[in-house]
Amino acid sequence: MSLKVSKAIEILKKDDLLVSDSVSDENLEVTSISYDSRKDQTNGIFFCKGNQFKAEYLDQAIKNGAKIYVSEKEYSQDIDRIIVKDASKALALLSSEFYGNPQNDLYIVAFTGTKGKTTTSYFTYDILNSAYPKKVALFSTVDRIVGPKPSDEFKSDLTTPESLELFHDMRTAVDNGMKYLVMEVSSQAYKKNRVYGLKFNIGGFLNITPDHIGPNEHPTYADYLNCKKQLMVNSKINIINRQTNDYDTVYAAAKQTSPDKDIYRFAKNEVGDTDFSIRNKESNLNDSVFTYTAESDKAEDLQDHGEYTYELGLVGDFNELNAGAAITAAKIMGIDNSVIADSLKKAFVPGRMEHINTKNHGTIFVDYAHNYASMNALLSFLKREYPDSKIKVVVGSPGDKGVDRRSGFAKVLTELADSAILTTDDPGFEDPAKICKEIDDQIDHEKVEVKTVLDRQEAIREMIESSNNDDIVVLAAKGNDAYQKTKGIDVPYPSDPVVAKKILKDIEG
Ligand SMILES: CC(=O)N[C@H]1[C@@H](OP(=O)(O)OP(=O)(O)OC[C@H]2O[C@@H](n3ccc(=O)[nH]c3=O)[C@H](O)[C@@H]2O)O[C@H](CO)[C@@H](O)[C@@H]1O[C@H](C)C(=O)N[C@@H](C)C(=O)N[C@H](CCC(=O)O)C(=O)O
Ligand SMILES: Nc1ncnc2c1ncn2[C@@H]1O[C@H](COP(=O)(O)OP(=O)(O)OP(=O)(O)O)[C@@H](O)[C@H]1O
Repeated sequence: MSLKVSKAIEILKKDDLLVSDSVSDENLEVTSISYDSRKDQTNGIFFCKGNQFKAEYLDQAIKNGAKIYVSEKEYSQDIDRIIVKDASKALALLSSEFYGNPQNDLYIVAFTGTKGKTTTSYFTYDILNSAYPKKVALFSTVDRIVGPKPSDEFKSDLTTPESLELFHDMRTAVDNGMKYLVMEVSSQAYKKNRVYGLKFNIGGFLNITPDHIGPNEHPTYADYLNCKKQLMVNSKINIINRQTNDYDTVYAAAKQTSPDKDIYRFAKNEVGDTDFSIRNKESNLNDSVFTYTAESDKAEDLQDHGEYTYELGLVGDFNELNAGAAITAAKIMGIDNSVIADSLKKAFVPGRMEHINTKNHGTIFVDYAHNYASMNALLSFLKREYPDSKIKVVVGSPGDKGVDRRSGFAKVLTELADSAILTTDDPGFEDPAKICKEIDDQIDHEKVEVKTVLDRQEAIREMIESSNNDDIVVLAAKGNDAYQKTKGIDVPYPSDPVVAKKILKDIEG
């Protein structure tokens, strides 16, 4: 992979990002690209970007072999430099070019939403992978899959990677024969220009509720919405949840770049002015059955029989909505209905509504619900479906971020849980006991029985041991995370599903 400096300048000029350049050799062809001074930069282009950037990082990059740097200001005159209006936008455009614009060889389906991105991406990946085996890549919060071999699958660090890693991984996927990419696009991806300049074949908007608002993420809800809706502006074909908050704004964003015929809306139950509607037929502890009905001419063009019934191997009414988005994407892509139906029946998403049946300790759900909206959706669903069961929740809240999740958990536990054990979840630099106390202090103890057990494995053991067959045990907010982020270190943790299964083996054999 390489990039000629003259080409880099041409691209930056075309996008009106270039401020000035001090370049001695425009014919230089760099063969490495980086924004991290600690890495080898031999014959490389280095980007000075980010709020925490320090001049000494550039000195280190030069020592490590950087030949030219791109920056919003001049830090050093020792090597060639290109000064730009926005370094993160420049990083995205030049990473794309460096890796040979791999997006041009991929059909990209992307999803955004406060909740459901990972689940919907897995549903879509499973459907596409059944239709086109070994041809589909996945960039999700949980895993990144860049090829057909087990070694092409690895854990993600971010929901949407930094642009350089994004284009690098797309290149690998294309070189591994991938033709399709399903990916999650977070609001931060737009905020930090990680997907700047990228166009998507299909973009799906699932929902938006206040979240990710704070000093390190979005200053306001308006900023959060504005970032999220950019996926619609940058997608050729759009899929929109008709019942999302701020629907009009989201639809208007889609309309900026797509005609009405390329915008599909889906909704739950009886809602006018939609293209598809979802109606639940029945659900049990293992799956839910729902119909998906074409409500407009253009929807009927996609789905010739008007109405289909699907069985979804993942419970939760919100998952029917996620499935609706995946079904619509698959139909737009012309995938056979039997492939869609088979894939949804077998659906499994790591750490999302994973259920574990026990002999004598009720049913256990492991779910990634980690704010008020998702816990409310989850516990309301369980209460509705199992009105005679006690709902028992093990949950913690992370340190250093999302402080409002603590009051959210207190509220939702008070409203919907019968008992709860508060425990540790990614405490970061905060004291987990203090976090639990902050949740506990806001709970109405008249309505819900609460205790704190800081050791997460112990908390899960106590909850399972004290439950019987009428109970629903919910291990919430951590999904299948295999670490506890503690004081800057990812401390290994076996993951909630593994812990629960081990405890059951100990007590039930
Ligand atoms: C707030 C935010 O988005 N930060 C991201 C961003 O950081 P940044 O560009 O501001 O860079 P920085 O942290 O200020 O560091 C400055 C620069 O100095 C460089 N450096 C640093 C040290 C050194 O010795 N040498 C050196 O060159 C770094 O490589 C970096 O380029 O770019 C980094 C990669 O270049 C990301 O790792 C980092 O994500 C942080 C870790 C993060 O946790 N972000 C979260 C909030 C996030 O993005 N979450 C969303 C999901 C949210 C949702 O669910 O909707 C996601 O997409 O994952
Ligand atoms: N459509 C939905 N509406 C409301 N809640 C949902 C929806 N889909 C999933 N959830 C809940 O949110 C949790 C997280 O789901 P998922 O991981 O699919 O979302 P995400 O958008 O990727 O989340 P995050 O951005 O927090 O990583 C699930 O475990 C479930 O409890």
